[in-house]
Amino acid sequence: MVGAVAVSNGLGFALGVAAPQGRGEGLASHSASQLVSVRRKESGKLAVVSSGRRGVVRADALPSSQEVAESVPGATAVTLEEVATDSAKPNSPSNGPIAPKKSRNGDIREEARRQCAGSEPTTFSAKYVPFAPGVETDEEYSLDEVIYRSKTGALLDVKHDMEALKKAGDGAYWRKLFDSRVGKTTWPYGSGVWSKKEWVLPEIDDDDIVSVFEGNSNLFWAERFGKEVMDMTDLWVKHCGISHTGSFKDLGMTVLVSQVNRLRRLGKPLLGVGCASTGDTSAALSAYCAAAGIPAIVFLPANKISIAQLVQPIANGALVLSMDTDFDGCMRLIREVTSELPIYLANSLNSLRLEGQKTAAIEILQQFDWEVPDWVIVPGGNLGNIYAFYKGFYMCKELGLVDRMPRLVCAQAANANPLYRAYKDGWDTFKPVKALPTFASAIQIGDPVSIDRAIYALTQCDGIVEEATEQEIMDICAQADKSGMFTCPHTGVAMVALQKLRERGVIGSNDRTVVVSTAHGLKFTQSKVEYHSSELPDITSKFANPPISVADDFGSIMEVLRQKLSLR
Ligand SMILES: Cc1ncc(COP(=O)(O)O)c(C=O)c1O
Ligand SMILES: N[C@@H](CCOP(=O)(O)O)C(=O)O
Repeated sequence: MVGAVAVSNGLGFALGVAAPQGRGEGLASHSASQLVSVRRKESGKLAVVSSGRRGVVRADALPSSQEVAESVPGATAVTLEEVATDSAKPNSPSNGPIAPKKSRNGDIREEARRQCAGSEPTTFSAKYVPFAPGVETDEEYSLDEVIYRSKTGALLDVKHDMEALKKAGDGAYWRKLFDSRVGKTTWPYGSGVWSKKEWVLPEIDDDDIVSVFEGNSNLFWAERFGKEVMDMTDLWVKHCGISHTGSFKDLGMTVLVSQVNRLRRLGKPLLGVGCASTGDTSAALSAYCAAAGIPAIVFLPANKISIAQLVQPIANGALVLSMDTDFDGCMRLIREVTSELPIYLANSLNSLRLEGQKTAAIEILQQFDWEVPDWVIVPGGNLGNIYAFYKGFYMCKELGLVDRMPRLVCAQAANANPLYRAYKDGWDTFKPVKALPTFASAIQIGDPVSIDRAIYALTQCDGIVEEATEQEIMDICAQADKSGMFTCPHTGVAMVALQKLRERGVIGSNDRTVVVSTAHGLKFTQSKVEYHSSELPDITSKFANPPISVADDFGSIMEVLRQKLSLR
C-alpha cells in the first residue's frame, strides 16, 4: 500500500497523490525492522513508552529489541505488523488515551462505559442470511464472517432477531426509546444511526463504533417549491446530503467501518477496506477509515466524478486509483481484488451498509411524530438505498411503531435506467445497460448490484419507477434552487419523478410526499455554473440566472438596477 498515483478529473486538473504509508500510528517512513514495540505478555498492556509516542518506539532510540525484551520482565518484542494490527484496535493501549482524566466533556466513550457498567449483555442479535424472500433456508452466517454472497451466489441480508425486539417492548416502547436519544451527545446515540443501535448492529461493542454522529439530517417543508412548481401543500425534503461527507453514504459507512474495526480487533487479518465509486461512497469510506486509522482503497472511474468528490478521499489519505473505465468496470475490478486480497468490500453489495442507510427511513417517521407519509421518492443507481428505505419502514411497521408503509418511488436518470426498463416490462426481464453520461453522475450505473433487492422492495409496497432526462434534471434543479434549495442532480432526478407523477395525477396535491435528497449540491457545482451560463451543449437553460458584468460606477449600477428591478 505504498506508492503514488496521479488522478485527473474532467475539468483538466491533475492531482498527484502520495498514497498513505503504514497509516495508523504515524509509522509513515519507517520500515518494519526499524520499529519495535514492547508489551507485557501477561497483561497485553504496553510496557515501554518512548517520548511522545506510546507503545511504538524507534529501534534506533532503544537498545535492540532482544535487549529490551530481556530487560523488561515479561516483555516481548513484536513486529510492525503486530503493532499495526494492535494500533487499529480502539481498545488498544497504543491507540487510546493513556488514562482519561475527565469523563464528562472529556471522553464520551468512557462516560458511556461507566454508565453501562454492570448492565446486562444485549439479548438482541443479527446474522447474515441469503437474500431470498419467502425461501426457507438454514444457511446463515455470523456478522463477524467476511462474506458477501450466499452459497448460490445470492446477495445477503442482515436478519435481526425480530422476536427478541418484539419481546423488549411494543411500538410505543421503541418510539420512546428512539425519541429519548435525539439531540444528545451520549456515545454512541448522538448519531442518528447508532441511536437505533438495537436495530442496526445490536451486538457490536460501543468501543468499536466509528462515528462522527452522522444522521439526524433535516426534513424540511419545501413550501414555496411545493406550491409554485408542484402544486402541492405537503411536500418535504429529507436532506441526507447535509452530512459529514455530503451524502447519505455516511449512514451506511459508519456501520461498515465500525464492523471492520471490530473484526480487526478480533484479529481478522484485514489489510484495509476498498470500494468502487461514483464519488460519494469513496468519500464516506475514506473519511470513516481515516477517523479509525484503517487504510482505505478507492477505485474511481477517471473523469467521471466531480472535483469536490475527487478531492475528498485524497484529503482523507486514501489510496486513490483512477481507472479508464466506468463505475460498472470499477465494480467488477474491486470484486476481483477483494476476493484475492484481504481487503474488505465496502460497496452496498455488502449488506451491512444498508443497516445504516435504513435509519433514514426510521428518522423520517420519527420527524413526522411517527406519522407515515404517503410517498417517499428516492433516486436510484446501484439500488441499495431503495431497499434500505423499504427495510427501515418495514421494521417500523413490523415492530408496531407505525401501522402502514409509504409507497416508494425509485427515480433513475434516463441515461442510466435499467430498473426503469425492467419496471416498464412488468418486471419480466432485467437487462443491464451501458450507462451513458448524466449530470447525475453518481447514478451513472448500468448494472446495479442490488437489482433483486430493489425489485423486491418496490413490488412489496406498490412502488413505482420513473426516469428523468438531462434537460428535465437541469431545469428542475434550477427551479428548486430558485426556491432556496441548492440541489444535487440526483435530487433533481427524484424531483422530476415527482413532477411526472403529479402531472399524471398519481400523487395528489395534498399527499404527504418526501423527496430524498441524497447529496449536497455543493459537490456538483460545475453543471450548475454551466447551466446558468447557458454553456451546456444540447441543454436549453430556461431558468438561467447569469451574473451581470457591470462597470464599477454608480451610474452603470443604477442603470442595471432600474432595468432589473423595473424601477423608473
Ligand atoms: C448522490 C447519490 N444519490 C443516489 C445514489 C443512488 O443510491 P443507490 O446506489 O443506493 O441506488 C447514489 C449512489 O449510487 C449517490 O451517490
Ligand atoms: N453512488 C455510489 C455508487 C456505488 O454505490 P454503493 O452504494 O454500492 O457503494 C458512489 O458514490 O460510489
